[in-house]
Amino acid sequence: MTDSKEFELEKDRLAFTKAYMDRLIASQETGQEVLKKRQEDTLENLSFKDSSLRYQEMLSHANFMKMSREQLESLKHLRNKPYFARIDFHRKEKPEREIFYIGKTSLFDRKTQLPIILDWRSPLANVYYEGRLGEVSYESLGERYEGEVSLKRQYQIEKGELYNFRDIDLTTKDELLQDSLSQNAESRLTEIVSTIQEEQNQIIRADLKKPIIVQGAAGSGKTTIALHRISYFLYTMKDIFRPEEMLILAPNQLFIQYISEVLPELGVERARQTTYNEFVQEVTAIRLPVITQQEVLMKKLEGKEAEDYLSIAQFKGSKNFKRVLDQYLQQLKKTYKVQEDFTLSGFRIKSAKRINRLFYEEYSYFPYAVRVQKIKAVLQSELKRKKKQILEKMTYQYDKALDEALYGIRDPEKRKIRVSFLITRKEERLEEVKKAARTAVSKYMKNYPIADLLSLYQNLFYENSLPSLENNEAWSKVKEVTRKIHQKGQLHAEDLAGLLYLKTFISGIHPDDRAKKVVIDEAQDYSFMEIYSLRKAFHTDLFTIVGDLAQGIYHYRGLKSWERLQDEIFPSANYLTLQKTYRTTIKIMNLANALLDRMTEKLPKAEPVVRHGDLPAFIRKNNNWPQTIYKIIEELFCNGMKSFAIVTKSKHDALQVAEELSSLKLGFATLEEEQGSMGERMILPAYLAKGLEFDVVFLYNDSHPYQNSELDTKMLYVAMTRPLHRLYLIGRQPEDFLLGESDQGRYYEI
Ligand SMILES: Nc1ncnc2c1ncn2[C@@H]1O[C@H](COP(=O)(O)OP(=O)(O)OP(=O)(O)O)[C@@H](O)[C@H]1O
Repeated sequence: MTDSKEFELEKDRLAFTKAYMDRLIASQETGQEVLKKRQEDTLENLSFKDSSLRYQEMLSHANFMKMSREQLESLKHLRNKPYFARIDFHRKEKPEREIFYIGKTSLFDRKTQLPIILDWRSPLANVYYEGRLGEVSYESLGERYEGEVSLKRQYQIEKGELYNFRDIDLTTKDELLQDSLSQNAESRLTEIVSTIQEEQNQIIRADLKKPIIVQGAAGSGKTTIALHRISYFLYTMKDIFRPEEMLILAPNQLFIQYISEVLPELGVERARQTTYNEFVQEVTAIRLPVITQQEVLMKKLEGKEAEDYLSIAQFKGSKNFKRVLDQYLQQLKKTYKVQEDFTLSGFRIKSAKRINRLFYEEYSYFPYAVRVQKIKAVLQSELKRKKKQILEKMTYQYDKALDEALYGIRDPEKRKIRVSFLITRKEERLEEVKKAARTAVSKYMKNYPIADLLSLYQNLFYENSLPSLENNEAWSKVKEVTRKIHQKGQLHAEDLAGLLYLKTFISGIHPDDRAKKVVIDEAQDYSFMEIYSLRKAFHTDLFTIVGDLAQGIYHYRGLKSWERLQDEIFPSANYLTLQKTYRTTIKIMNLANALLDRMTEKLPKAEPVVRHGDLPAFIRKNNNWPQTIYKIIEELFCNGMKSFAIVTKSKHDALQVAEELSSLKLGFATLEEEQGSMGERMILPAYLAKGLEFDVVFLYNDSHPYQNSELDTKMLYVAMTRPLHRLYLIGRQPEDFLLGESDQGRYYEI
């Protein structure tokens, strides 16, 4: 029970913080007169006195610094919930304990510089997340500080009012977490700064200078944590990195929309959020229609002919393709070798040998086209310098010849002819050199190939002379199928990694597109080549890669183990795992966990945070099923459930269920790939539901039962792990959802 005296003190503290914020806001918005008046009023109405924070002094201190509009907006927003926790900390070398309130951003007394609110990302706030009361230590600016935490307190503050607080010790369950998990899903992801768990905190704060790979169970907070890590990263490295230099790669537009509001909530605006395909299309400016991996997946799921696409996707996503591209680049590089010297009117300015040395040795760190540009600049400057020398030399030679004619030829007629000839010739030759100089460099540069990325890439599939690929059947097949796609004016999704890779070596990435830190969500669905091409394009190791191998539905191209990524792309990466899951209930997770046993990866079972909920229910697909779910939805809606999704395996089933439900007017709409926004009642195939969550999920299956295959098991696992509260399975028989004897008791039939 909350002690009432303590509660009053906490209320006073909140009132004080708000009053301070109000004054800060007012000082920005109004003149000094208004400020003075407000200050007198505030002082009259408040009784809280805290000498350690020099409360009086703070309020009477009128000389506030100017804030930016953004800071002001964030301050106003913060006023609703200035902080969410407090720690009482006694640092060893200090005489007494200090109280720190922790919030989303810090607020300092502008005169004393003492913290009124401590930012959750600050080094000291780490102590709050690290779980223990008692002896602790933390690091700040390379120094380690030790001390004792005697109190950790969490607050429930809504719209600027304190409702409750709880002290946490080793035995109390994290009630704030429980509260937050029992809430219903909006159609957006939210920030979780007040309930970040210890294992999550370790990921957020893991060495920022190293890449990090996270394997996390469904619903373990991977997406959320990756975004919090960006916020922490920018806070800690604010002097070095700007948000614009962050690149966040997500699976589709819908997902981007879903996460779009978290970053501003975390104080990160303007980070670039896109899909891999979009990104490569923008960077390369190649906008041909792309046969996406989702289309190929759907073909496969619906039993249509997709084998060609699958096998070539596997090749083009693999390290083998990198080898092909490397060999091809070696060949291309040879075409940059020049044979001719660079001359001006017969005078050699720079030999071909020296020019080639620039290209192949001195500038070898630059992309080919950049090397060519640099050579151009060198030739231009050398030309300028040497042209002057050439003109001087010529002038000297003609003048000398003139002197000789004037003083050496006795016959006046002959002398006149010779002098007149030399004068004209001199003029002509000088003019000739000047004229040639104007075009010499551009003419010479024609010796270099013009790098048209798309043609170069497409030509690769006509290539017969790559040494290690002669008689390689797989490569012959890749060439044949790819040529057909290209001839139709299309690209295959797997071409994009190759294009990005070639572009990196040929022309390089434009500085505006060069990310300094990359976050990849749902990374298990990326091919080796996709991640490798990004790593090469950006020359940075600062990658945060999160995923779940159990959800790898693009198994034919995606990553099969994180070790490979670590061994071959990011040798210095930290590898961490998240095992606890926060999204769904124990009963739903029990059913989903059973699927993990069927997978080859043998991943550990996800451990749900204690929230029991109802058993998942099977609804037999008979004539009455629409009415059954109608009743369920009505009832759950009355009980406060907001978001409902019907998740199918195939697109075909999605259209079918939409049709079957249309007369009931339940408000369900099907969702398309490109769609950037979602409603509260959606019908969507499982691959699109990836990463998303809903209060209530109905898995619907009719024409394509889930088979006991790697792909189907993973697809079903993705689908089953989407609900927060309730799961229903609608189908002809439980076996269509891979439910067997051993699953008895994990679900019931309605
Ligand atoms: N510490 C936490 N406190 C409160 N809620 C949390 C916490 N961690 C995660 N959650 C919630 O759990 C849900 C799942 O999080 P998130 O979507 O980030 O998980 P994920 O690992 O990316 O899931 P998936 O792989 O299934 O897409 C979200 O609603 C998120 O807000």
